[in-house]
Amino acid sequence: MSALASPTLSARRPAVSIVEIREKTVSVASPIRNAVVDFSQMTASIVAVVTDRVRDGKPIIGYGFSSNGRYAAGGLLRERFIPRILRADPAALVDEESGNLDPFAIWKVAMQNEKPGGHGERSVAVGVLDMAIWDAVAKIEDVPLYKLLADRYRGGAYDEKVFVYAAGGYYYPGKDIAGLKDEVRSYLDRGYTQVKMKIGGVPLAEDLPRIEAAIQVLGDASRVAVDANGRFDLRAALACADAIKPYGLAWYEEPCDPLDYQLHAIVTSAYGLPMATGENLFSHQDARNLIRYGGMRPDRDWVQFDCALSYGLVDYIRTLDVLDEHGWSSRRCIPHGGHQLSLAIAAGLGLGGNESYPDVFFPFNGFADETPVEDGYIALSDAPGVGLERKSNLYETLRSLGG
Ligand SMILES: O=C([O-])CC(=O)C(=O)O
Ligand SMILES: [Mg+2]
Repeated sequence: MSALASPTLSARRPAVSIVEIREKTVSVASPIRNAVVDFSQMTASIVAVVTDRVRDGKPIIGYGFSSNGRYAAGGLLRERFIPRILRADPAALVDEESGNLDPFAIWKVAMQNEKPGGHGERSVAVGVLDMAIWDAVAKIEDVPLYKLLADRYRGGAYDEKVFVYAAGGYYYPGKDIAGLKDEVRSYLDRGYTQVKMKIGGVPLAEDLPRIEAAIQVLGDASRVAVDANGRFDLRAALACADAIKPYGLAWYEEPCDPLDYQLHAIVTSAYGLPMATGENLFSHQDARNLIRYGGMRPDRDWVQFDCALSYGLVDYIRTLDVLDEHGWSSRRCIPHGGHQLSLAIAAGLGLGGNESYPDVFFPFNGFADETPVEDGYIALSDAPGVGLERKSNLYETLRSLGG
């Protein structure tokens, strides 16, 4: 059929194409330490997906960055994932109907010739690209990403504000209990109502007074969560569970190795109170294993899968489907990572909240400059895309990619 014979086709805007993908490694180094790693050498990948769409005289660019905890994935991006996308037929990367980029089609192209299983690291590379693609798609439609997601998946309904908690309470040289109390108090002063702190980096007898100090400042143990970052073996995880159970904390996070589901199930059952885990599971298949075998309970536990570390929003949508199939509400998800992509997903797809790092992981921590936290909730920016341009220190870093 000729193009002339098809009025709808000829009226359609030409399909978007990707002109260039830029990538760089940046430092996120800091002196903080959790129970298993210090962040003195931490890095992140940033990418810019430059499209052929122009607005206000400038190309529309989607930006992405990797979440904290894993290092930059520059080698994988340069050697495999970026070339696959740039080599593909541009028609294979777009939604036929709208002509806009199609994150699912691009994901499929990026993951060509990748065997199943073993998800770590490449899931970070794909996650960075996926963030930039969704950012570009929403910018091209000229809407904030949370609205685009709500329109596509929830009949247009989005949450106008999202619960966020302040994650901190790290160990660092010279920090004593008075320092921890000052830190927790400063989160309250900045509008947070719940705080998460690190445990497992010192003997339990030293952690318990730290936890009690945080409870004292917050006035209520249900506003304090603790995170062992997978440090404990069975005996230590159970000893900690026994010791903290009387407090009635918000949750007990990652007591033991994140891939040892049976161990997790034993600790969960012994502890009985809310648990949280999932930040080190990097695919919907791993999420399903946790739900099947980890002893997690949909009425009280929290799952913290971080899309930026785990193949992006495309795979996170599959994870939400897995949760749904197993009787879990999306409201039980409070993603790890404290970034704006998860904030947009939380508002647009109805999650339970999002993490926030008020004082660590600069400039990748936190949200738009114009949206302060009030009474434990944050409002959404109206910026098109993920909203990264509204966080000035982050945007400055992203702009170092050019454009
Ligand atoms: O210290 C880290 O690696 C970050 C972390 O676990 C969290 O935010 O839950
Ligand atoms: Mg954690």
